[in-house]
Amino acid sequence: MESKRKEPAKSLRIKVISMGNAEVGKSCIIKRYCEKRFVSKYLATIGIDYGVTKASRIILKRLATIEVQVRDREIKVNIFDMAGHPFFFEVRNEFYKDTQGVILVYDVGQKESFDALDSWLAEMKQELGPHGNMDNVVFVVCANKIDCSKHRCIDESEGRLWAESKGFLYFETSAQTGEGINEMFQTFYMSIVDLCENGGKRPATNSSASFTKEQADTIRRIRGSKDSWEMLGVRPGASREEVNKAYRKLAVLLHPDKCVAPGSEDAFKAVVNARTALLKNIK
Ligand SMILES: Nc1nc2c(ncn2[C@@H]2O[C@H](COP(=O)(O)OP(=O)(O)OP(=O)(O)O)[C@@H](O)[C@H]2O)c(=O)[nH]1
Repeated sequence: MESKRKEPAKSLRIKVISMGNAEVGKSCIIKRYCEKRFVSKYLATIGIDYGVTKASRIILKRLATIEVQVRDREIKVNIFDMAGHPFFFEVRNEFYKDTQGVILVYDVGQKESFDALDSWLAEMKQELGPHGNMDNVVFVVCANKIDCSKHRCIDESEGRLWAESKGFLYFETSAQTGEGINEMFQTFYMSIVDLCENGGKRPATNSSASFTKEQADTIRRIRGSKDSWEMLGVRPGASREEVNKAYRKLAVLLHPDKCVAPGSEDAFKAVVNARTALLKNIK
């Protein structure tokens, strides 16, 4: 009997947007991927970038449709490169709906751009309205400009922790050298195809972090601590018993055998050192 020939998978059309503060490198990441080149001169995106079309008097531009192949599926991708400047909010807000993927970018040498990631999510949520659903969107966080290592102020574990605790993909990228760009887009598109094939829901492996919110919050708190008391979460002048009790609780929460959150190993070491330092001076 003749075996049935497998039907080719239907081609897919997807919409992707870029988000993040001005000058973090959104346009350069997209150019690096689509045009395999880097533009060092900064030209602010006016509203939305229409890629190959020249800005001139048009304020709405969109990157040309790209065709990519993911597994046996052909995908047509429209990337809308959004301007990061607050001034363009009115132009941007039109573009949030019907999006399958978001490239969320910050500059590793600019703390404000990292701190602003939450407000970008808030802007999107607000524009999608009460019925909008961000769970059916794939987010990839790009920690960009890693080539400028001298100026780096947000390290990998901090960025990864933020992204993964939200169920987002995380990549370290440099639009200048091209590092991480292709890998980022490939994984991003693959996740979007998985999402479409999964009935519009983020596949379980992507949507849930492999660590708890308590672990993530504790690591962040430890990183931001000014001294050993604060690190252990006890009042200055606390007794040996209080220090040991706090230590034991943190050790259980962050022990490398139990916790896989980015930065947990450093946080655990910091807690061990803080306890040693405090006990030296407590009678
Ligand atoms: N060193 C370095 N510079 C980069 C990188 N990516 C972008 N830049 C530079 O950063 C500046 C801003 O890049 P853009 O891609 O225009 O930034 P944008 O986020 O699109 O900015 P808006 O259009 O205003 O939202 C430019 O001068 C780029 O050359 C990178 O990976 N490394």
